[in-house]
Amino acid sequence: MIIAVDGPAASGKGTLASGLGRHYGLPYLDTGLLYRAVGRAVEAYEASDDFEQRAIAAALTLDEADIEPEYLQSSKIGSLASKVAVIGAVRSALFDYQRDFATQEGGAVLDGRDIGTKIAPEADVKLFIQADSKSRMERRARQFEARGQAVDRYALYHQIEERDARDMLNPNGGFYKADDAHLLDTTLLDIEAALRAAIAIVDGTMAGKAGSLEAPRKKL
Ligand SMILES: Nc1ncnc2c1ncn2[C@@H]1O[C@H](COP(=O)(O)OP(=O)(O)O)[C@@H](O)[C@H]1O
Ligand SMILES: Nc1ccn([C@@H]2O[C@H](COP(=O)(O)OP(=O)(O)O)[C@@H](O)[C@H]2O)c(=O)n1
Repeated sequence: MIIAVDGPAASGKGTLASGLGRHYGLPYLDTGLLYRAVGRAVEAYEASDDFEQRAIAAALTLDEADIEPEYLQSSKIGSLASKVAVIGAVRSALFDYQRDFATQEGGAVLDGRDIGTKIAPEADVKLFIQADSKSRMERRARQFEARGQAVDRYALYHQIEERDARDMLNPNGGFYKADDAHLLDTTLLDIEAALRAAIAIVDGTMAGKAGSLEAPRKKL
């Protein structure tokens, strides 16, 4: 079973995708970390003319050892990630790794922006996670504060809005909900309730698929 989880910044995608991975015993990939690692690799060249070329080179040579989550979580790296993510050649360079992960034997759960539309359009279940901007900002603020970082909520709100806008306008697709994705709004749900809702969607979708495989009934 392949489960695709997409949605905007701090909507709770990763929390739900990793929870689904644990629940169904599936390996989980946070694809945002790949873009963040490329962004981090070119952090020093953000203002230089060859930013794009450097980002492409970094994506082509990205190694699993570069995926160090502890160095990739800041707002600054998130913003850089969304800047390298608009470069088509960067997306192409990261495609095969994500595609191989999605199609591995036994299935997988992936979260990102284009999992249900580009990486695994054939996914068995697609979830699009949403939450209003203020809740997403507050969740991210608490995440940073839990790590002992001071947070300017006003600046954080604008950083998230700016990144969402860049993502939505990404010339390589724009990150919209797949037509066949289930929308899950977590604004009013805590983590446990959101995970229960996600599991109910997955179970319901898989039961529906199994039902549609049964021989059609014919009335005598
Ligand atoms: N439904 C929820 N209610 C409250 N906090 C949540 C919820 N879902 C996630 N969080 C918290 O919000 C923060 C961002 O969640 P995360 O899963 O990393 O989002 P994303 O992967 O979409 O960026 C984390 O600290 C997480 O624990
Ligand atoms: N599949 C993906 C995942 C992330 N990204 C980009 O990488 C950035 C960081 O993604 P992320 O998932 O780590 O960010 P959060 O939603 O966790 O804040 C996003 O804003 C996108 O620009 C992407 O283009 N495609």
